Amino acid sequence: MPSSRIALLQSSGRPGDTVRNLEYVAGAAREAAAGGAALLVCPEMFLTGYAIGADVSRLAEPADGPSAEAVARIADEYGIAVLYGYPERAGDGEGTRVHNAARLIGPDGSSLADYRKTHLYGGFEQEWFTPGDTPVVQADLGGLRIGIMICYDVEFPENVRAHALAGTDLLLVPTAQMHPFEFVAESVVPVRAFENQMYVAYVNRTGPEGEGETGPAFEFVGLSCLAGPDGITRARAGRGEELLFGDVDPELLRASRAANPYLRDRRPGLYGSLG
Ligand SMILES: [NH3+]CCCCC(=O)O
Repeated sequence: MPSSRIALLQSSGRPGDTVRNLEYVAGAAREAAAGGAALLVCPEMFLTGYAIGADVSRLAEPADGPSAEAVARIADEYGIAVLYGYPERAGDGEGTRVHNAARLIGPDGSSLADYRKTHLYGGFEQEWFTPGDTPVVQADLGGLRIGIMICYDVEFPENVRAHALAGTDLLLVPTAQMHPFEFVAESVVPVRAFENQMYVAYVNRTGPEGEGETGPAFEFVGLSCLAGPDGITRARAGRGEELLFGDVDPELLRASRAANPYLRDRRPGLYGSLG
């Protein structure tokens, strides 16, 4: 089976401006499709911005809300699958809650998967979001088993191992990774790919965002990457806005899994509660 090209949109868009961010998605989808990509991956909370405080509630939408319909039209227009992060409003009345979510749309505009961030990071997220309870969400696309998680989720080895045991070939990780956690982008992500024998596409926001007491609330570090199952990073962005391309090669997956049979050599009976 031939390689699949994917495009990673490293950008913070315009926080608080969903309409402008949908325009970003459309422009990136057009450029990604022209570059031969079958899939465009956008960062965590890309549609609304990440450090938007109480605006999260105002800007949150149902999974199949107006922005989802707009992205579906974009995907269908350019014939490219799109994954994007956004705040999802779920439930009604007293049961209304907001999730830090990601939706995968197929190249025909159909909905392929919905994921809710299961490990919320820091006070901001724990104040405004309800965590999801489904750690392994997958979809089949272009002959690959796609998995989805969001930023902090990938820092828990159990989470990524659960995807490996479920057969994920390409793990998509929309992200809002800030300074001083460059180490995660540079070292943890390639190790997660190698120890689980899968590709990991880690797609980050860039630059300052939000207002803190003495300056920006966050300084996002970019450094998006496509890490291969052999631990070699196949594509790496800088720290600024960038549309990064990378190729996912099923033959490399097969050869790397044969050469690094971690999943075959596991001994769950020795691992107790981790087994
Ligand atoms: N290293 C912890 C930072 C995680 C940020 C996030 O999950 O958006």
